Amino acid sequence: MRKRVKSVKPKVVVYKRMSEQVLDFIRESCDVQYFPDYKKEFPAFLEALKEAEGVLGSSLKFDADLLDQAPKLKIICNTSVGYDNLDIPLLKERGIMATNTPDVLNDTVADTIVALMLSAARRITELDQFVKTGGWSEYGLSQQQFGVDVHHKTLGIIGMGGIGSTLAKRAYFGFDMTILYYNRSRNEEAETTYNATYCTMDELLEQSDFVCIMTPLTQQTEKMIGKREFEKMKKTAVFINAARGKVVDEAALIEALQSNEILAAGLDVFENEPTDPGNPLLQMPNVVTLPHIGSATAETRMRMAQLGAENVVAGVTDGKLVTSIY
Ligand SMILES: NC(=O)C1=CN([C@@H]2O[C@H](COP(=O)(O)OP(=O)(O)OC[C@H]3O[C@@H](n4cnc5c(N)ncnc54)[C@H](OP(=O)(O)O)[C@@H]3O)[C@@H](O)[C@H]2O)C=CC1
Ligand SMILES: O=CC(=O)O
Repeated sequence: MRKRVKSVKPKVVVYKRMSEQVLDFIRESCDVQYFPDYKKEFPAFLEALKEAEGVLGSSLKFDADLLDQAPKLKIICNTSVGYDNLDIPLLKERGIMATNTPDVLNDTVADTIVALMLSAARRITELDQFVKTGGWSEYGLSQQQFGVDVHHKTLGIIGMGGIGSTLAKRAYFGFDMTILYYNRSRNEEAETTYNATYCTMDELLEQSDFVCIMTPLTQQTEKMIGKREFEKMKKTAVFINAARGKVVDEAALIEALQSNEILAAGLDVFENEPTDPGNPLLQMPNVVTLPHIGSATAETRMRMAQLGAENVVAGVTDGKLVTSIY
């Protein structure tokens, strides 16, 4: 009689909260070790990494020390489009694949940016508080409480990639805005479809009513917007950051707002997250803040998780990756 050989499923560590539906999808072909709160159970998480061939999650920095704890690792799948938590040259050197979740979140993040632009320009959160705290009287608003228009203004997008272009579409077709952009390379599609004008960073800063940065965080983009850049902006400029907190010099942003160098800001991201409750930005009525929720709708987070899950399964079973960073 032939001896039955029990097949051993590849081990996958999931270190971010994930729906049972997505976990079950991975479990069909992998042995899943699930750490929804990996920081609270870090020793067990490290133990699981020793045998893991695949990892799925986001934001955790995989440096050389952590990779040393995961000798069998074949693939790291981020459930985010940003991958500044990954040291790409190091992963390549070690033969570890890496994936992210491009495109599936473009519309949702662009919607979030529009919400920040409208909220900051029309003082939505400030006036919401005004109504809720009983400030609204029969005399209505004072002129000092009026906002500024978004429509027909100039929007400067630094980083005209997937999300930047999706924002340009909304701004151009929905709000009749003039689009300027700055990238290292030209985006011809944005130029022909949204009439976007390619310009230098300084031209963009000087001419835009709304400045939105949407680059990845890299060595080149870290603190790309600082004191000099805020000084170049119009005094009436509204600054939007939904990329990464560290692409901006946060101290310079605080100073620019305190000294009326710019009018207002809309921020989904901060230098440190969660940001310190004592951060002066949180006390400013002309700053709209969000807790890094650019892609956080149920539908989009599900699509991102599913894409990450498909990638991790493909990576550990020698299948074809759906997306790949390199
Ligand atoms: N707040 C949130 O929840 C979210 C934040 N993000 C952040 O947004 C970033 C962008 O996402 P996405 O649009 O999908 O990425 P893309 O790669 O599609 O676009 C990035 C753009 O940035 C440009 N860029 C890169 N480096 C530089 C540079 N040094 N100077 C000027 N432009 C530069 C690129 O053009 P070129 O290479 O020609 O310079 C490209 O057009 C992510 O990396 C992530 O950090 C993403 C999703 C959600
Ligand atoms: O910050 C979110 C991302 O997808 O990147």
